[in-house]
Amino acid sequence: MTKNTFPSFGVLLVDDEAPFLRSLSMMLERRSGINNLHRCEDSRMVMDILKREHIGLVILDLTMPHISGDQLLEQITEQYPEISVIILSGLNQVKTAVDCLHLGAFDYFVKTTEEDRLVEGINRAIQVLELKHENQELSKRVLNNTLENPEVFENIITTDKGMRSVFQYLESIAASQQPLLITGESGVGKELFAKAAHALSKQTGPLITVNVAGLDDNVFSDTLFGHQKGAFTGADRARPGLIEQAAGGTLFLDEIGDLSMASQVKLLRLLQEGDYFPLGSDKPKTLSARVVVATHQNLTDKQANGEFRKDLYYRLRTHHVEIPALRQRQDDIPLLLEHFLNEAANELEKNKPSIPKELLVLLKNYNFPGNVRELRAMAFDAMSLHKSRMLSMNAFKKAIDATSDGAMPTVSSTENTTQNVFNPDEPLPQMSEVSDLLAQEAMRRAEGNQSIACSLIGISQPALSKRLKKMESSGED
Ligand SMILES: Nc1ncnc2c1ncn2[C@@H]1O[C@H](COP(=O)(O)OP(=O)(O)OP(=O)(O)O)[C@@H](O)[C@H]1O
Repeated sequence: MTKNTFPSFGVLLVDDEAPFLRSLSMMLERRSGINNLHRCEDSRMVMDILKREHIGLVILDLTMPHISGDQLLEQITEQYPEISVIILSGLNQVKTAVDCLHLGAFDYFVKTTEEDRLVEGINRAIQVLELKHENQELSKRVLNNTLENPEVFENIITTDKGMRSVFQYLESIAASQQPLLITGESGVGKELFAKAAHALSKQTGPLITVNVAGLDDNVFSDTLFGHQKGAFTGADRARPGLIEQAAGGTLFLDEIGDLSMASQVKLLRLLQEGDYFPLGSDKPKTLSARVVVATHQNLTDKQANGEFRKDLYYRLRTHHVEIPALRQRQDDIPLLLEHFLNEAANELEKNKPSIPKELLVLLKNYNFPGNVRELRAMAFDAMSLHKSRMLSMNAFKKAIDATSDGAMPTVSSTENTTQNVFNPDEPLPQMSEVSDLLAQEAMRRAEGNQSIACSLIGISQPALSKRLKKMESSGED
């Protein structure tokens, strides 16, 4: 089984008692999945180790021969302010604890502290440090407007600034083992982003994708956790679950908004405890994959309606990216169209056609409820019918007409529109004035193309042409 390093920085355990060091490191490996551990029994070696290794967290005993823990704490916070120190001492004295916190310790635990509290405290310190590193990485990337691994995003065609910020964010959280939530309308490319997040993590294990929509709770448990031989009728041999297959890699749960309430409890437990039980087994297995989830649903609404657990939602959105809809990044439309026409031309062994200018106007005025997937389907459809040099707009027009909600938001579909359009303090305009304004606006958006303008406001071409002529002649009077 492949295993990745966690956390991305080293955790240094310092204590002069070797057996205690051994049992602490075993406990942290088992309970928190920490395997990037360094142990040191000789306090004189600590500063050398910090110089040599990439350490982010030091767990430090106080009473040690040669150099005491509080002296070391002072030196570390002065020379390495970015390193966090947790004191783990045999002394149960409030004053000592307060002094250490004043000296800059992140937390203070007594060696007899319950294991659960200690593990929680160490996990918390790791999370805070990870967030700090991620923030630093993010601001560095945003300020320099750089991408360290542009090749990872090669398949995501875009020129949009918002999308580029998402790339930068994904790079800055690449090393995190915390869950990642990807939201956005259907067809915006969430799966491509999950793949990119996996590639960026540089994990050695595979990316395993599961669509959890429609899985009943038993199937969900069996699919993810696997089962022991004899766990249920028909389980004639043990089968590993997908979590095990994703070991050292990424487990991508798509359509997470459709997960049943019973399965939500199981997923939450998995994320909180970091372990799970295959069906029919009482031996826990450790989760060693990063969990990435995606949904086109609005999870905030779902949890407000009681259809999605709040605790799971907060756990999942430790890292969150929202992929903008295609209509919010219209400059991507020409690029994507070109890309898909090339792809279709290659696949169908046809020459790549010229794109009529009006087609781009038509597409920029379309709402794209199905986002990039819809544009791709249109391009492939048009290419399959394509014969001459210039690409015909018919396939696109047909697809747009067939989508009832395809037009840009209409007056009746926008909330409070009458208040927005008409000032309540002023008299209402005449119907003919409104019609003229509408015709003008449609012509502006359609960049002068009457046929597109007609489809935008739902009138016939002769009617629009008549109105425009009338406006022209009344302007001349
Ligand atoms: N920016 C993009 N560049 C190139 N192809 C894209 C882009 N965005 C989406 N696609 C393509 O559009 C199609 C839909 O993308 P994808 O399946 O990732 O969407 P999704 O957001 O996961 O949708 P759903 O919510 O329905 O699962 C795929 O064929 C994908 O390759």
